[in-house]
Amino acid sequence: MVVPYTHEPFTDFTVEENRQQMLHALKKVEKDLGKEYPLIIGGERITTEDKIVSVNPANKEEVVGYVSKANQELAEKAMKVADQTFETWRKSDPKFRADILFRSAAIIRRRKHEFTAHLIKEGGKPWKEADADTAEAIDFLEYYGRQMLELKDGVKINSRPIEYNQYHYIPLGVGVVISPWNFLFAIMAGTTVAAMVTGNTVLLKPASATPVIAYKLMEVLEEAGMPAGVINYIPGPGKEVGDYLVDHPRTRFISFTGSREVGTRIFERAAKVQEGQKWLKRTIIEMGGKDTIVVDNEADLELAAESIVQSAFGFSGQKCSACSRAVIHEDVYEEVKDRVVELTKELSAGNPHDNSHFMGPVIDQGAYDKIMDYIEIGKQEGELLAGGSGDNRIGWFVNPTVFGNVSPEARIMQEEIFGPVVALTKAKNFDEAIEIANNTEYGLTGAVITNNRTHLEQARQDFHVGNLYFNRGCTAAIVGYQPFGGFNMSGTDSKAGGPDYLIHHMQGKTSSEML
Ligand SMILES: NC(=O)c1ccc[n+]([C@@H]2O[C@H](COP(=O)([O-])OP(=O)(O)OC[C@H]3O[C@@H](n4cnc5c(N)ncnc54)[C@H](O)[C@@H]3O)[C@@H](O)[C@H]2O)c1
Ligand SMILES: N[C@@H](CCC=O)C(=O)O
Repeated sequence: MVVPYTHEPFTDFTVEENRQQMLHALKKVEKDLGKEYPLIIGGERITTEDKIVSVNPANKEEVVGYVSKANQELAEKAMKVADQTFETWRKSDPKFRADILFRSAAIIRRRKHEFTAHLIKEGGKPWKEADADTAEAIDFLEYYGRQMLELKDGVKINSRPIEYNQYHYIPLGVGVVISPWNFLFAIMAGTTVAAMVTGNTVLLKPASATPVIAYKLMEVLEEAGMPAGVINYIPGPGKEVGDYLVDHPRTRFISFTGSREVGTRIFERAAKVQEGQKWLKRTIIEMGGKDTIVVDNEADLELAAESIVQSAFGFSGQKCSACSRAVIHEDVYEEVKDRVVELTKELSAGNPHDNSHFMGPVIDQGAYDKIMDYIEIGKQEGELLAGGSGDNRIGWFVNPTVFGNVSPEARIMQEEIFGPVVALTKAKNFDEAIEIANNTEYGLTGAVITNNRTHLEQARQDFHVGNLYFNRGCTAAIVGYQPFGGFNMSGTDSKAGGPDYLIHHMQGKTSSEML
């Protein structure tokens, strides 16, 4: 019997031994920089001429890996393999599938710092953030393995004396998993293994900025005993390979995590029934956020300022859960604003390699340009209180930026920036604060800092977000503890790391036998 699930502990890098282990792991990973990685289709390694070049965003000159690039022809080959493999994989024992996840978790745990070091290089993550990403990947493997064991015998239903009724979940078919670069390990691994452990076969298209970690996951799963063809690794251009697979009549479901723009495009395309298609495609689509921390006048103001700063600037604000707006009661606005600015000015952005900066780089030139453009917009829309500058000579660094006195309707209050930028605004009272908090098209995370119990209960009912936190920041959900997913334009609320998640990858089948 497997032991009950608990989340993977985080590493304390103030402990010298842990710090040394991490430095050692970084050295080890550096030896692998610049390697070539093939596609994996049906277990076969396929090398293409055309390559995706994955670089370290903290140092553009440092190539993490050259990754073979799929095109439509190779995507078709992968689809055929996944379709054929489904015929055997769908009948595999769920326990066998869960065991692959448990063994994979153990393999990663044994080489934990090595994976974390890779995330520091490929994702530009500070140590703490990279360690949390590795821990979350392990958590997804452990949690979904256990969830599958719970679901494998179906759910009890009623039978009359003349019959025996059963209700089981069966897999869907071939799933296309499209993952983002920001939780390059955890989200990529979680969405992939959820689809696989439920008996589906998978076409994995990781983000083009971070394809190497997905190859490393494939190696782990193979070592743990995953048969060939069950997950096929096909990094490639979003539009070319993504659209082709989303439109494909043999695609049974799509599990996407990424931007609102791409998510809505996939949703629309997946809805069209193609010639020869025998089903309505299932879509699991998790998108962006414009997440708010509300600060009441009866609140621990130091906690409020710390929560805003940590949630806004952790991993340079490149989390769908990041706090990009704070709505502060007018009675305490000045005090909270001053403290947020003070704490922000203590932070720096730099190469995460030696763990001496709170923030690392942003992911690429496109992200850098977009964030810097929003900073210019912010200068028109509010008062620049901290930051406002960047440096893209060596890597893509943006300083943590705070704008004050911003109107709730302003663009920097409404649009996802996905960078280290937070806008502050005042509310006359708690009712108005919640109204402003809800005034975006998203609904992913939010937090309320207050000591007023009535206001907490009011927020529980009226603050319309998938993940609502009280007296803490709005990031860092833990698998199995805070199931994660959002409302409205934040997505389908599939709740990754929650008890319902796997069911989205299956369909219920009733059988009724006359006795
Ligand atoms: N809700 C969540 O759980 C969650 C988690 C992480 C990130 N996000 C969101 O993800 C975004 C950042 O990630 P990103 O920049 O990688 O997002 P993105 O939408 O640009 O890319 C996500 C994935 O989609 C692929 N893609 C691009 N065009 C495609 C197309 N036409 N068809 C199919 N696939 C296509 C990309 O190659 C990548 O693999 C942010 O908006 C963030 O809020 C959401
Ligand atoms: N699950 C992460 C966010 C994932 C999106 O980027 C959190 O809770 O901070």
